[in-house]
Amino acid sequence: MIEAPSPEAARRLEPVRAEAEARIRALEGVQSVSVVLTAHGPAAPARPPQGQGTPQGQGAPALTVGRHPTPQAGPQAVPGIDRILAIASGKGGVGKSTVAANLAVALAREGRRVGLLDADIHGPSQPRMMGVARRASSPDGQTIEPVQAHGVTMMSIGLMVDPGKAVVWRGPMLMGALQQLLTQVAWGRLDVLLVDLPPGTGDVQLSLCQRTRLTGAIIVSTPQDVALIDARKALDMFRLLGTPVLGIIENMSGFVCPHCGQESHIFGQGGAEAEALREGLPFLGRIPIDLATRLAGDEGLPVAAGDSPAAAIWRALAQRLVAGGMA
Ligand SMILES: Nc1ncnc2c1ncn2[C@@H]1O[C@H](COP(=O)(O)OP(=O)(O)OP(=O)(O)O)[C@@H](O)[C@H]1O
Repeated sequence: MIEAPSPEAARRLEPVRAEAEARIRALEGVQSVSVVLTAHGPAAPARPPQGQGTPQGQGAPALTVGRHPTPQAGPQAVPGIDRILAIASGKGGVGKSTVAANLAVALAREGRRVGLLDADIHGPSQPRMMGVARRASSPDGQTIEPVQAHGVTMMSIGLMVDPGKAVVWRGPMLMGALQQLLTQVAWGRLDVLLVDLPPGTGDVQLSLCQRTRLTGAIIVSTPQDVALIDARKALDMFRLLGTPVLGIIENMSGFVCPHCGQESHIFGQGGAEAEALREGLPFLGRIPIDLATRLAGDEGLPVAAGDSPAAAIWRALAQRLVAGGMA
């Protein structure tokens, strides 16, 4: 993607785009290539509330989210936020959002000022997991007011668009939306902001690492081989982008039968810990498969907000991160 300062400059750069595409296509091993020119047009006017007029006609507050990113030089810090942690996974469905939500709540219970940004733009799950139904607001059309849930300051694209509608955006729109969620949300002073990423190694990950000064990334994986293979790809991506990986969390690690007490290793055992060892990374902890965790997530009351044995696991994880200066 080539970012131009204006639509006119983008038009003049067309020969550069075509040549870049041709040269990359000529490289050995390249199977397909698509070079795109993008330019940030004039700012969109503020829209009236009650949901008219987002790019796909989806309901949204006064501020339109989802636009081309503004050009910037190198990764930027977000004012007022001391640490930004990306919660990432290679494979989908391994429990990244569950980890982000519970860790955020557990850190808040340790007295930290915590933010949670749901950057899973195509499948935002934090509104449900954190039990937030109300829409975000932007009274001035410039800044977005985040919501508070379980002691955590939270924002999700799911609070800005119609939850029943698909977000159909190309890479530049995703990058612009992420930039807006980081810089236009009134986060206030935070000790740590957790960013719940989409699975994989796509535009959102790339954009976050290149544009935002991150403290580091935490990789969530199940012990299963297919998840670990993808977790390795995520690790590679962060290395390539120069983002420190702070450790690996193994989720869905064993299931203790509530009836007979026997432990079954549904997705295998110890795979993520072995991977951390092999990669020379800290192993941050193991979270078992737990019915209460799943139910609590669906009900919008993260298990870490309670006092069950499952909550104690999240508390220990949060304390480890605080002790290590990560949160
Ligand atoms: N430790 C756990 N015990 C029981 N259920 C879990 C656990 N972790 C996650 N789940 C459940 O597994 C499902 C997938 O989890 P989650 O949405 O957190 O994954 P994800 O990696 O964020 O998915 P996506 O790829 O869609 O972003 C959810 O229904 C969640 O409640």
